[in-house]
Amino acid sequence: MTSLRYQRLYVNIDHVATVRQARRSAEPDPVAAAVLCEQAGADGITAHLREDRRHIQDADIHRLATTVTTALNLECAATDEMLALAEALRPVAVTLVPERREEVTTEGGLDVFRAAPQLRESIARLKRAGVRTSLFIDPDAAAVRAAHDLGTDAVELHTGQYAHAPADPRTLRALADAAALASSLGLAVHAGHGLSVQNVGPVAAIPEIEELNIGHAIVGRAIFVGLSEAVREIRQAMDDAREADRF
Ligand SMILES: CC(=O)[C@@H](O)[C@H](O)COP(=O)(O)O
Ligand SMILES: NCC(=O)COP(=O)(O)O
Repeated sequence: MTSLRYQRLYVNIDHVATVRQARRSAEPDPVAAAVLCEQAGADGITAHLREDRRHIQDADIHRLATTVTTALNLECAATDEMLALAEALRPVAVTLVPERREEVTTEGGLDVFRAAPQLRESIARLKRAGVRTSLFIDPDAAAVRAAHDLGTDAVELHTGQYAHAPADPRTLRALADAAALASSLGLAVHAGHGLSVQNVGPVAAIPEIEELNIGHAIVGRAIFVGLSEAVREIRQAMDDAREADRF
């Protein structure tokens, strides 16, 4: 009986900053939140520096880079501004994501076809800086193959469609198939967006997925039970799902 490889939990702290930005104040501090998450068992911290700075600010990233002791995963668009910041701060990883100013949240994966030249150069630039790269893509075979051809270290599979329709077997099937293909191509397989204690189990049980990025649901739950407990709850849900699916 073999157990599944350990699956990392990276906590996205964007929406701690959303609460702070509601008053443009200093509290709640996303960097203090990151420390609490690490103490509660997070394997890494994800922070999305958006071009519109609606939540995470540049100063947050600079402080996270010197405070996070596990691993900092900087999420950003593939722009010169963001790549220069990544080259200067050298987080453990950068996850390139699509952005539209008018979006409420990330709506889909990167267009790895139309943006191929820009992504290829961005990946090469980040690798030269010693930063691991991940591309946030839809769980689609063509997108997985295209991401692999661009030279990325990892892909992060967009779990948004699954999160909106967890009872539809096609959404989980798409994630499982994309994870298996990505792993067979030698890519590290991550996943995230819209995951929560209620829906994370089937995704956590996909054996090839080695990292989950979860934020909004943790911060929302933290309002009621505290951040440390919210992290421990999601960690337990991940572990229970993988324990139940040992093979
Ligand atoms: C790519 C993704 O799904 C999230 O990591 C991203 O950070 C969502 O953007 P907001 O955090 O601004 O909702
Ligand atoms: N890339 C997904 C992420 O970091 C967190 O997404 P969410 O849990 O805030 O929806």
